[in-house]
Amino acid sequence: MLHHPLEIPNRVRPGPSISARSVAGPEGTVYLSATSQINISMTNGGKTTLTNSLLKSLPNCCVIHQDDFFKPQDQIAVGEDGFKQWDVLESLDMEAMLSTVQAWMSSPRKFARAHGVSVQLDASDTHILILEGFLLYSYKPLVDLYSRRYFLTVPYEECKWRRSTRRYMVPDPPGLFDGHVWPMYQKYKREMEANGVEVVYLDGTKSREELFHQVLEDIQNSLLNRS
Ligand SMILES: Nc1ncnc2c1ncn2[C@@H]1O[C@H](COP(=O)(O)OP(=O)(O)O)[C@@H](O)[C@H]1O
Ligand SMILES: O=C(O)c1ccc[n+]([C@@H]2O[C@H](COP(=O)([O-])O)[C@@H](O)[C@H]2O)c1
Repeated sequence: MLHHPLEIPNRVRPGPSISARSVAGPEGTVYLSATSQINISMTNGGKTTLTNSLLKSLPNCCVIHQDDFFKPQDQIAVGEDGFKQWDVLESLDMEAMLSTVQAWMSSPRKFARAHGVSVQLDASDTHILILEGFLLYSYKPLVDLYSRRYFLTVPYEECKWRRSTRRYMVPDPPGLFDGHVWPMYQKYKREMEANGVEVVYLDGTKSREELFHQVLEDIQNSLLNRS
């Protein structure tokens, strides 16, 4: 996971890393009074990259990273295939993640301040929460809370290549991608589709800039349409 400069690296601190930032909208932009939860999915699709760009451009924006809710290594089950099952919902403390989201919902301003970020006071009073994670659309209590669901996808070869360049807190053992990561990705995506969860698919092979502008515009439009 790439980290925003405001963040302390994953799990070095006692709690989840919340990034937040208050920024003025571009001159002439009207942000309506709203609170929105937005989220972005798929391993190595470019979620963190996109999230970091959005964080700099959206007003009163906080980010919660799902990776911060992995259970400790000794609680991760080993599957019949011999791999630790990191890519299943049970390996994440989703109840804790839900509580964190609920804390933001009950008072976005207090939440941002509690995480050391001064919130911009303006007439629009817009607050945005981005949830960034690879398994966000399979946990029903959260799925229903999102205003906008984005799903970044990249083809198998690209995903495998990007993953091979990453170093996680627990490095991937040989064969993990083909033996566990990709099959679980496919399984959860199939389930999400079968459950009729509506997402906006994003082509993760587009340039970082193109993705950023596409999503920023979409968020701004959806905020305006909520009036
Ligand atoms: N649009 C993009 N095009 C090409 N490479 C990208 C793009 N977005 C991210 N990357 C690269 O892919 C890798 C994974 O990106 P990251 O944002 O950390 O993914 P995620 O958070 O979804 O796992 C990084 O090396 C990053 O620089
Ligand atoms: O962050 C960790 O501690 C960690 C430990 C083991 C595995 N992971 C991997 O993190 C992946 C999700 O993160 P990301 O940034 O690729 O979306 C997921 O595919 C897991 O296999 C992450």
